[in-house]
Amino acid sequence: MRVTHLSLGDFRNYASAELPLAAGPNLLVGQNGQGKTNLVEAIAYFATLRSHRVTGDQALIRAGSDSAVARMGVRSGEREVRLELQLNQGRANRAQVNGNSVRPREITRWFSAIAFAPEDLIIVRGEPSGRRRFLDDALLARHPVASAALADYEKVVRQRTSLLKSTRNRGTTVPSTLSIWNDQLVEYGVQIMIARRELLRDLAGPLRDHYHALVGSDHVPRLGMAESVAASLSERGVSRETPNASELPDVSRETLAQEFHEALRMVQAREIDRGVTLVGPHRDDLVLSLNGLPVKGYASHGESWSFALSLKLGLAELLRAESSAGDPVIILDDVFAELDAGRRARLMSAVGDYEQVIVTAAVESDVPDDVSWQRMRISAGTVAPMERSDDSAVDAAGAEGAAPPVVLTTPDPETSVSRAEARDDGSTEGDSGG
Ligand SMILES: Nc1ncnc2c1ncn2[C@@H]1O[C@H](COP(=O)(O)OP(=O)(O)OP(=O)(O)O)[C@@H](O)[C@H]1O
Repeated sequence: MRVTHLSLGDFRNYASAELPLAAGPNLLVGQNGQGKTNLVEAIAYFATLRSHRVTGDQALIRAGSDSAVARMGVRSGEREVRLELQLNQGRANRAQVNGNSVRPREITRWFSAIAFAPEDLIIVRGEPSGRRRFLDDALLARHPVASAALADYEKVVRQRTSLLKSTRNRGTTVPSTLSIWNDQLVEYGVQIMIARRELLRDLAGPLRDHYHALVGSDHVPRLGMAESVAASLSERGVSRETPNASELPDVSRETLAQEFHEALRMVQAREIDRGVTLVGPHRDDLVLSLNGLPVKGYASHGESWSFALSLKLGLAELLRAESSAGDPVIILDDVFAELDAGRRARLMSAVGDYEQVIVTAAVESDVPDDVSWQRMRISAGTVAPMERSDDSAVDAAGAEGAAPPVVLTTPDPETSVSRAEARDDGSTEGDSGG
């Protein structure tokens, strides 16, 4: 699939912007702080309903505005759909597909993208929450219907945790409603655990292949899961599993559900004592290792980078093989400046035959020049097509203080619905993306 056009209103630093995109490789060039990442952030938001940079939607709305609108034309084979998202301050977000109101989370069924940005280093070097986020985004990309199980699970954890807290605060006996929440926690939690296990199994090969292709060595990258259910059971010597095993044994849904219930029984007193839900996929961690050593704390900067990038490229390959809607759109935000010439060329060859690739760079000479890029120049919130010869002017202008080019593209009449219309069209209020 590919994005044909992006329109923004009051999104980040754009009062309005029109960005036409071509099939194949697209390059957005501009000095630091001009709005390149903001454009690809808007595109990627349609795939995951969240920003890859911030938690919540507040920062995506232009300072001083109370809502932002992003519209996108997406072509998949012969089919073209128009997607629209309105992000609102203090109100539920809204979404439309071809002008019809839908719940925002339905948007992810129509668009698939894999974005890689320097922030993704947190997948391998940061806290478990960053790795869980990678897993959840991957599940959503593979099975858009999983968004319901993920949302239901989060809701159950919140409500169960608040019941545990109130039981602790009142000092009462265990309420009977806890077992109802336990059943739901196990039901949705097991769905997520199984989908994660399948993902790890399917991702292991593509991860290894991309790591080898990118780095050009025979290092051995591995994936595993540290599941809190297994960890709780093994504390009492009940479990067959080791929580940090890089290869999880094949366990049936029923067995997983039994183990989950058993783990909940074991930790119940501690949960009430602390007012926290202690076991379930929200406490699990993705275990990443290279040549038998954990990536976090051991791998070099370059190895960590290549590992994170290979995870994303491996996921893109999985989605490509599984989807009937065509390739996911590949977004590489500010990636090339970090790589040496050999890795730049190898990365480009890994993504070169995807239907659409969108790359941002502050310096055009950082990206391989033997690629037929469609080039756009981004400057102070304006977007303009760019000839190859403009390149030297951009590079020579330096980072700060250069006069922005006075060019604006015209709105695309196909996708032009005014923000007032979008707000007053009687859209169903959906669940907020943030
Ligand atoms: N909600 C907002 N309202 C107004 N301006 C914003 C908002 N959020 C971000 N900006 C501004 O957008 C500008 C461009 O940010 P962006 O991250 O897209 O730059 P970039 O071109 O990718 O730069 P770099 O090459 O340094 O990564 C920044 O100057 C930032 O202050």
